[in-house]
Amino acid sequence: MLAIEADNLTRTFPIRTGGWLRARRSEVHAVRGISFEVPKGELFGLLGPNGAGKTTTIKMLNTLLLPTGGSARVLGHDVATEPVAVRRRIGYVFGGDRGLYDRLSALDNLRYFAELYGVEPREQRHRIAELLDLVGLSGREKERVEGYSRGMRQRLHIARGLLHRPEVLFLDEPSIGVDPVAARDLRRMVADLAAAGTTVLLTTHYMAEADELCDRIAVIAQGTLQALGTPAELKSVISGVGVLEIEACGIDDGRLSAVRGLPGVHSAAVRDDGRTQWLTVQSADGAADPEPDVRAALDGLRPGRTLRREPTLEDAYVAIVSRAGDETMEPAA
Ligand SMILES: Nc1ncnc2c1ncn2[C@@H]1O[C@H](COP(=O)(O)OP(=O)(O)OP(=O)(O)O)[C@@H](O)[C@H]1O
Repeated sequence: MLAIEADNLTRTFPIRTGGWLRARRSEVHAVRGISFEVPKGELFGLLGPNGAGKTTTIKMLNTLLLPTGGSARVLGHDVATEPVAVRRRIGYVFGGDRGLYDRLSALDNLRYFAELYGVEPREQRHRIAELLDLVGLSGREKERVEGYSRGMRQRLHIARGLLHRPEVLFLDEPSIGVDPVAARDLRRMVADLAAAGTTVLLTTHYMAEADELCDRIAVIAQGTLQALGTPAELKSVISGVGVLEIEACGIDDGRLSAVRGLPGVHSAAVRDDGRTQWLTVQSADGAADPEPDVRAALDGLRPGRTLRREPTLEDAYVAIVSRAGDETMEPAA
């Protein structure tokens, strides 16, 4: 039996636009018919730019939102007609600050949620101790959550999501705002969970994280599935492509389109690493070196260093998403 099956899954939202005088009703097509299957025990990644429909997809799979079209099953149970059976078998962890009681200790948070999730009273103590150990919070469990770091909160979120021993765990951007060392610990924990047999569906904006963790990845953009495969399969989309990165500041849409129009250039996108911008240009290997033309197109911006490197999953992602007509590029880890 499959852990997750999405069959032409669709969700539209009614919205109102315009002022109160000229209010008009229209629809947002958040998810436009997505199909995929996740076998048990797989660590499956869902990637896509902001607004692609990832959270909407997850919310339909974990019964928080009803599909407006298509269907989905989790461990054989239909999300629309058997939500209770689905909920009993899944855990849901979302990044950020919501979902924990700051004034309570980690222990009291877990006791509260254990009660809420119907964990047998005689099992609770043992289960909570086991999870605190798993997420590396043993010894800190009596401290109030308000004093916890982001990474500790995230680990507590995961412990909360695992209380009732879910067979399928949904992790929506677990490492958002978490420092690199804590993020590495989180990744190790997620990998251990999957190795122990839990099916994990993960969304992330960090390509290195997806590359390291995921058995398979689905890329969605504008509500549709753009690519599905192992990280290696996705990278093969850009085999024969060379990547050039040029440091610059103030790259505007005009210059970006000029670079995209250069001969031999497959795609170009801007990456912001917090200090400076990098123009990432993918071009055909073996074709004439595009660097002089790219530098000329950045005329007036005083471009800095140039780096040349092998294509990564992030480059494949950019190529896939650009092909979908969406030029958004997420900041990478
Ligand atoms: N309740 C809602 N009402 C109206 N539109 C919505 C609602 N929820 C989501 N949308 C729209 O649906 C689209 C997909 O949103 P969704 O949150 O699923 O994207 P996402 O891929 O999770 O994005 P992000 O990476 O920014 O979290 C967006 O255009 C969003 O504005």
